[in-house]
Amino acid sequence: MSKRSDRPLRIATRRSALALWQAEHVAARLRAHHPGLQVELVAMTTRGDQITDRPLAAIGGKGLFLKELEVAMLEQRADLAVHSYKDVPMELEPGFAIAAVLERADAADAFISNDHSRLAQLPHGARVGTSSLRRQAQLRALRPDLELVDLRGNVNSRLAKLDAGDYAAIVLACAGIERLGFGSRMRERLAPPHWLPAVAQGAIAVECRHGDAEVAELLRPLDDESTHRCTAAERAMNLCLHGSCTVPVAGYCVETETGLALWGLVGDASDGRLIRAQAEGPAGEPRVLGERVAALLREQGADAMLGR
Ligand SMILES: NCc1[nH]cc(CCC(=O)O)c1CC(=O)O
Repeated sequence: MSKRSDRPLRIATRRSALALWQAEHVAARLRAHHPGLQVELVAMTTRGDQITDRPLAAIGGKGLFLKELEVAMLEQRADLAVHSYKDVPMELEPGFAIAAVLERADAADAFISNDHSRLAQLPHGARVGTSSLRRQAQLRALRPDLELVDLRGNVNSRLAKLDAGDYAAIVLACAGIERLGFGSRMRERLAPPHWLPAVAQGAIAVECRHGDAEVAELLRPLDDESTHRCTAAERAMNLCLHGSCTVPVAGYCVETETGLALWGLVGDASDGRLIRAQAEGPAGEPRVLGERVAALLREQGADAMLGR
């Protein structure tokens, strides 16, 4: 019996269907590893969820999805928070730590359409919905003729807007649509290394108060070392490029037989120019590899492309 059996462990989560799925998933994993442990969800709405009519870049970026959950942890209303790792800023607020990164789902993006089976088969000038500058840059590179239109909101509402006929196609993460049971709506996998996902896409991160040894210990068995290393390399690259969700940066790292291989990309959403780099390094030094790929992107002009 866990010594916590008198007090439930409370998981702070956003209320979107995907966030609730991910929080329930972490709760189930915790119960499986710690029989007798009581686990509860504390669902809340964040500013990032409330404001859906403007691009994230214009309203303050990804931290908006974490703030309320972090306040709940500071006020002892929750013990941990579950996030899509790709929505977690490169630098956490002081006083918090990522205690576990769960095994990654499919990291790729998906092309979704009701009438067209491939990106290459979209008619000239077709409307594609995505607010992600990273997705816009890669779409422009492949199909400069497309009309790219802003599309924010959670996974379910984006699919609803597609079904309402507002767009010929949209691009979403495979991980999100599969978790919500919409995997059959994927028409084409936009796969790395040709098409690169957001840094840490497909991985779930669990955040807790820095120094909360009891919660960190409970979370330890949920951590997947390989995913943790790969996402560390991707995030180090992004941090080096001063990346956030507001700039078109993409990255994907895998473990190979000899270590880690990391692909990085910086793009221009207005004209579809892409800068790419790839490097390999030892498994024990993901951050060094991330910094190396960032430096390779810089040598090719990444800073100018990111507007600095
Ligand atoms: N930007 C929102 C977001 N954050 C995480 C996912 C998908 C799940 C994941 O990548 O882990 C999504 C939806 C999407 O981009 O399609």
